[in-house]
Parts: sequence; structure tokens; C-alpha cells
Amino acid sequence: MAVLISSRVCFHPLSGYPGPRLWASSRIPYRHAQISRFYGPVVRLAPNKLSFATEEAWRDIYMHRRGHSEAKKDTIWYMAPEGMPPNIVTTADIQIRARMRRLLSTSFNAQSLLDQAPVLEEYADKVIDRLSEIYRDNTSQGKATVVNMLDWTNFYTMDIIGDLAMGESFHCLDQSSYHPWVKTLCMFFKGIIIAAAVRFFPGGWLLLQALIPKKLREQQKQRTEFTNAKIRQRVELKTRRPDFLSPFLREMEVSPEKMSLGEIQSTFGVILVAGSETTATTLVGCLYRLASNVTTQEKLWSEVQHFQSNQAITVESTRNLEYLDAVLNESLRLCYAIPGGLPRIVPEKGDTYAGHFVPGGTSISIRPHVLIHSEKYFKNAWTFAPERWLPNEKRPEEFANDNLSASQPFSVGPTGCIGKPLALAEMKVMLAKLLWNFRLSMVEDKPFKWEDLKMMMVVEKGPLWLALEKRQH
Ligand code: HEM
Repeated sequence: MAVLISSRVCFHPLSGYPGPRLWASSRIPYRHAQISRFYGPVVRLAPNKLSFATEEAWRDIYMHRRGHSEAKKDTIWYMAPEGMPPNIVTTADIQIRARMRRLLSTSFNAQSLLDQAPVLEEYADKVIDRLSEIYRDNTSQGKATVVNMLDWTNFYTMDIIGDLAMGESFHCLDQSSYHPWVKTLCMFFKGIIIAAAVRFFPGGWLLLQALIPKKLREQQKQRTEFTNAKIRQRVELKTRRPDFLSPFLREMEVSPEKMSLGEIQSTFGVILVAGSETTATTLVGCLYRLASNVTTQEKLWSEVQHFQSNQAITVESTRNLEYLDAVLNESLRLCYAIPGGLPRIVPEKGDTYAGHFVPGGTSISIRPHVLIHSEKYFKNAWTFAPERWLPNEKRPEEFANDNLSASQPFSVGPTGCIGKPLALAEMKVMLAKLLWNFRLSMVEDKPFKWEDLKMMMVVEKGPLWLALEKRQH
């Protein structure tokens, strides 16, 4: 054991990189919020793992670079659900990913977004209708309206993704309650993290099988079975409006050797999560910031108050609202939806990243949490300041030197988020309608602090109780 530890610390090809010795020698789980203050922007987090907190690392690690091979996804972390083939997110095979992205890309082009706009508006209106009903009921009883906005953002994003991806919503908004599939989402991520972590230890997988509570395994299995059954149902329904699945089903019909039902089920299992959890996190983060910053909220209100009616607030009419864009960008920066880093494996011969040579086989990633809180890139980095995102001529002097491209919540390059335009449209229309209809404030005896939330791969969100007050027009 002593030999193994000293060889990892002193003689390993990464031994020249700074980082805590304990981490360099072992796989002991760690928290890394403060480490860059001591070790600088490139830190050795584990025997075979480096983490970067520099803006140029986004390009070097995740984008195409002429004359360089791609650093592929680290398959320890990117794992398809048990018994399922790889999917668009988990595959490390560039050809498979390209094929899946091609099929998905038709659902995210400008024309598709135009077609999807009425769906987004319909669900945003449903949120407003439900909240207005609660407001009316409560005020008629002389009570204040306090609602858990975590629920409403989850309902909104889940219903939309169900509808757009597979032609049927989860009906969370109709029933004002969670669908069982949505309830187990948090367990799903915990399962991925535990499963990845134990793979670093010999015999870990067997141990995991023995240790995971039966109930959790049952829930994971039921999730997969539910998604698979939904897709089988959808395959049988031939005539319906196009959804994300349509191009995949056509491909399966025309070239079954290129696309199997298993691949489709695995891919859509992950799309339902990728397309909802992240958007809900950002919305919760944004609502929390708005409710805690009265001045920002009132500035945003003055931008949306010119709309003549709730119906006039559409995907198109909210596309170019400068201050709304700034609020959203700042929320995306401070409330990162995937804070855990996106690990990649350095190609066999090694390569240079942000000016540092890294040997082949090393797992590398960006540490967004450190990057977005770095004063090198953002003045008063911990402060919620949408003004830093305004166009140059309107940006306050103090933020003139901010390097905004250090914040890449959708990642970049060939594995970057394909759903970004949809996510932005979905969030903007919902936020504008909400602000047009209600004034939001925090509730004293139901505190919420973003910094207190647990963050592993994703953010484990707690209830966000806000007081709503109807705005007068
Ligand atoms: C605020 C909302 C969102 C954020 C912050 C976000 C962020 C990200 C990030 C960081 C990645 C890269 C993951 C990685 O490299 O492992 C990603 C990938 C992906 N996202 Fe999003 N996302 C959002 C919304 C959406 C939506 C609405 C969809 C719609 C279906 C979507 C679909 C996907 C897919 C399919 C991928 C995998 C792309 C690939 O690996 O080729 N995302 N997203």
C-alpha cells in the first residue's frame, strides 16, 4: 500500500500537478469548492484526474481543434442505464453520436422552434392559470399566496419535454401533481453517481449490487420500463404531429441495422431528463435571484410591462428582450445546472490543454463552480449582476473587463447542448409571463439559499417557497 501511495504521489506522470496529496494518492471522495485558491487553476483531483478552471480550457477540452484528436467522454461516468445500449449522451463512439445528433438536430432548427412555440406558450399559460387560481382561492380566504415554485417549474418543464419528445405530456400541470416518473428523477442521478464512484474500487460493482436498497433498484428499473413502454406505445401510434422521436422511428424503419429500438429507448430515457431537469434548475435559480433582488425584478418588470396582455407574451415577442437575456445569462452563470464537470479522456498520445501537457488516458474536466466564481473572469463574481451581460455600450464600467465566455452552462463543441435554443425560448416565455402577472418575494419563515443546495452531478433542489402578489395593469 505504501509503495502504491508513494508511486502515485511522487512518480506518476501527473505528479508535477498541484493538488492535495491525499487526493493524488487515493479515490477518497472530496469537496472542491475552495481548492483552486490554494492550488491554482489546474488541480490534480485524483490519481488519474485533472481539473481545469480556465476559460481557454473550454475550447481545448471540448471543441474541435485542427490537428488534435477529440478527448472522448469518460465512460466511467457516462454509463447507459443497466441493460440498455449506449445513447446520445453516454456513447464515446463519435460515429454513433454524430448519427444521433443528426436525427435530433431537425427538431432544434429554426423552423422546428417556430412550430414548437405554441406548445411552449400553452404550457406557460397553464402555469399562470393554475397560479392565478391558487391566488384567487387564497385571497378570497384572506390568506397570502405562498407557493412552492420548485413544483411548478418541474411540472412545466416535464410536461413540455414529454409533449415535444414523445407526443404526450406527463399531465403534471393538468393534475397539479407529480407523475411517478418525475418523482424518481433525483434517485436516478444518485444512482449514476454511486454506480460511477464504486467502479474505481476493485469489486465495487458487486458490492454495489449488494448495498443498494432493493426499493431504489426497483425504482430505477420501473423508470426504465416506463420509458420503454411509452416509446413502444408511441411506435404503434403512426399518425400524429412530428415530435423528437419521429426522425428516429423513420430511421429504424428505413435502416433497422443503423437504429435499434433499444438505442431509441436508451436515448429518449436520457433526453427526457436532459431536457427537463436542467431547465427546471435554471428557472428555480432565476426565480430565487429575482425574488431576492427587488431592484433587478423591478427592472425586468419595466421591460415586460409594455405587453398589452398575457397572450401578447409569446416565444417570438420575448426573443430579443435585452434585460431578460441578461437576467437569464446571469442565472445560468450563478445557478449552473450541471456543476459537476463533464469528464473527458485524453487521447492515447497525450495532448496540451490550456498550455499544459497532459498524458494519454488522464481524465480531465472543467470545474465550473470555480470558474464562474473567479474574479479573474467576473468582477464581484459571487454577486448576481445581470448588467454584466448587457451590450458593451450599456454595460457598467465595473464589468467592462469581464470575460463572459468563461461561463458556458450549455458546454461547447460537438457534445454541447443541442437543446439550447429550445431551453432559452422555454425559460424566457415562462419568466416574462410570470413577471407580467405576479410580483415575487421570498418568504421569511421558509428560507432558501442556492449556496446551501447539495451539488453532485446535478443540483439537488429543495422547495422554493415564494410569495406571489398579482400585478395590476
Ligand atoms: C437550461 C437548460 C439546459 C442546460 C443548462 C443544458 C446543459 C447541457 C450541457 C452542459 C450538456 C453537455 C453534457 C455533456 O457534455 O455531458 C448538454 C447536453 C445535452 N442537452 Fe442540454 N441543457 C439544457 C437544456 C436542454 C434541453 C431543453 C434539451 C432538449 C431535449 C437538451 C438536450 C440535450 C442533449 C440531447 C444533450 C446531449 C448532446 C450530446 O451529447 O451530443 N438540453 N446540455
